[in-house]
Amino acid sequence: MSASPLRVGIIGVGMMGADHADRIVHRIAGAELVAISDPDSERAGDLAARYDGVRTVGDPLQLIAGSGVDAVLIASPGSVHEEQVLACVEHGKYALCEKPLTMDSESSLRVVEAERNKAGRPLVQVGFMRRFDPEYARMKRLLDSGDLGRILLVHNTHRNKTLPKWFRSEMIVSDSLVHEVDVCRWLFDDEIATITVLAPKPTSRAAEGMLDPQVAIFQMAGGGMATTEVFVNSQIGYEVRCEAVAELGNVTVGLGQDVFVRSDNHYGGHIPDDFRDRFARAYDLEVQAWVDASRRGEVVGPTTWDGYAATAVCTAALQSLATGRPVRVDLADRAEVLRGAAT
Ligand SMILES: NC(=O)C1=CN([C@@H]2O[C@H](COP(=O)(O)OP(=O)(O)OC[C@H]3O[C@@H](n4cnc5c(N)ncnc54)[C@H](O)[C@@H]3O)[C@@H](O)[C@H]2O)C=CC1
Ligand SMILES: O=C1[C@@H](O)[C@H](O)[C@@H](O)[C@H](O)[C@H]1O
Repeated sequence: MSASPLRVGIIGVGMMGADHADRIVHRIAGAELVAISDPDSERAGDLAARYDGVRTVGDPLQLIAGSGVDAVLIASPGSVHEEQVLACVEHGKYALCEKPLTMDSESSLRVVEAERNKAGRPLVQVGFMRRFDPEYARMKRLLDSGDLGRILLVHNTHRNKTLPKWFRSEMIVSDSLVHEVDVCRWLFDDEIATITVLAPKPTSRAAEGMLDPQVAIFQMAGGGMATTEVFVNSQIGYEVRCEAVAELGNVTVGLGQDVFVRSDNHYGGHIPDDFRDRFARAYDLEVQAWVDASRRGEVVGPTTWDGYAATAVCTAALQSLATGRPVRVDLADRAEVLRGAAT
């Protein structure tokens, strides 16, 4: 492992970028935040002023190319990830790219191919942080141990309290459901072959024309099946639950069994407001794993292939959302793509 701290630049310092900046400065070992870039120069300036030794760089591609940055955390909107991840690959910089890797399967595949053919080695971790959540990680270990027999089914619930009026029906798929797509691929250790997305009569709390909630059904290539409810204007709080049903038992994540309080004629626990609260520990572990791996010259966690496969499922999911019919996922041949330039 390199003796010096990893010099990190962050691209996009909105909600997640600012959250990650605070994490790198205050909670992560072995890294220092050295630069940030955001087209909102006032936002970037305000954030940089909070920390010692952090400079702002107007052009994100210049931040990536700069010799003072060893690794880049990309927290810009998904629509600009492709160009920024490709620049990291071009300059041999380790990158942690927030989900989704890109917005459609063709562009995600270009990233997988560039990493394989231009860099010739893994450089990119994709920000599917649930794999680092202690509860999900324990569920995965238990399923992999074989003690519960073979995994048969997964039931997911994904509820946001509210999301902004500009959040569209399609974003429920590409921004929200994409997490369950990754979780199911990971838990089953299998690809999703077919997806169906259905929408019941929408809640009156969503913007006009918004299909919220949605229910997705995944059919895994090996015969497993998963259901997911995504409801982004649930009004309740942030609720993420996952129950995996195996041959000899089941295991559930997200029951929120924290301390139980009785007071003032009420009893119960706390429901988090959003993901930054519920998954704070997962983000810490995700970013720490990225820093440690980058300093060792490695990549851990979700790969560009995982990012691509999730995007390919979401591309099919959007077609299903439009028709309500099952859609087969069009996935490239993994062995062929990863053989790439080597052949
Ligand atoms: N892992 C998770 O649980 C979550 C992940 N995300 C992901 O994080 C990313 C950012 O999302 P938010 O922080 O919620 O969005 P946001 O809108 O709060 O922040 C995005 C920031 O990127 C900046 N930006 C716009 N174009 C840019 C460009 N070309 N280059 C650099 N910066 C640019 C904007 O000015 C803004 O400051 C997205 O990919 C999103 O899907 C978001 C929420 C939770
Ligand atoms: O990634 C996320 C957001 O982009 C998305 O909008 C939310 O629905 C998810 O819960 C959150 O984890």
